[in-house]
Amino acid sequence: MEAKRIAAERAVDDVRDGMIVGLGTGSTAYYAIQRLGRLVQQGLSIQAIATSLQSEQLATQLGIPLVSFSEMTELDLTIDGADEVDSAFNLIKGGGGALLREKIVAAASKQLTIVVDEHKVVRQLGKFALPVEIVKFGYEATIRKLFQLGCEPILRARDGELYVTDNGNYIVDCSFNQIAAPVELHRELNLIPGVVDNGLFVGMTKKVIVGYDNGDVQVLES
Ligand SMILES: O=C[C@H](O)[C@H](O)[C@H](O)COP(=O)(O)O
Repeated sequence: MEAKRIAAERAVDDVRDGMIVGLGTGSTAYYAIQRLGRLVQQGLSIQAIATSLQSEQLATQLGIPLVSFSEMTELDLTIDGADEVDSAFNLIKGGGGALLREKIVAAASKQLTIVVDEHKVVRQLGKFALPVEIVKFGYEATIRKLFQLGCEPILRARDGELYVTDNGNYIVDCSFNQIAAPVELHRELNLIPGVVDNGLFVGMTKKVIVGYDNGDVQVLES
């Protein structure tokens, strides 16, 4: 927890008055939103867009002003977590089911800062099952196509119910074990009818902040 907190809080150092900030989702992004909330209470003037209903609710509780895409065209900075980060800064995201909104917000941001603890840093992506967001209609057929791509697909469930994203879709967690070619896999997955998007974020970030269990923090930039 401490490693996540120090990484997330460090990322907030880059936030300036007047910025439009993307609020990530998950237990690491939580600490960034908390710190932003404290700074707003002390007079920092920002506007924010959340990547999930959960983060939106937290921001509202903390008094962080929210805007929508109808009111702006570009975000200055988004701070978000990840499930895996490789040495080329390719990411797996979506463990918390928010990958679609996260990708939309990241793609509209001048800068995406990823905050992780040291255990998320890997040599090659794929040990963490890749989340794939699919529409409900024909989901059995979509899952068969995912299987044919070489993964072991598991339809995500929570508390005995199928998990439904903020966008009303299902998530399939696809175990590939190793993802040797993330760019190609990203393309192949998104070509399957029924797939809305997948948790591979390729070439989207230039800054990764890693928190360590011993309290160190490392800022990596490409
Ligand atoms: O859908 C969720 C997001 O992609 C999260 O940013 C990711 O799963 C990391 O979450 P956490 O910081 O809780 O490990």
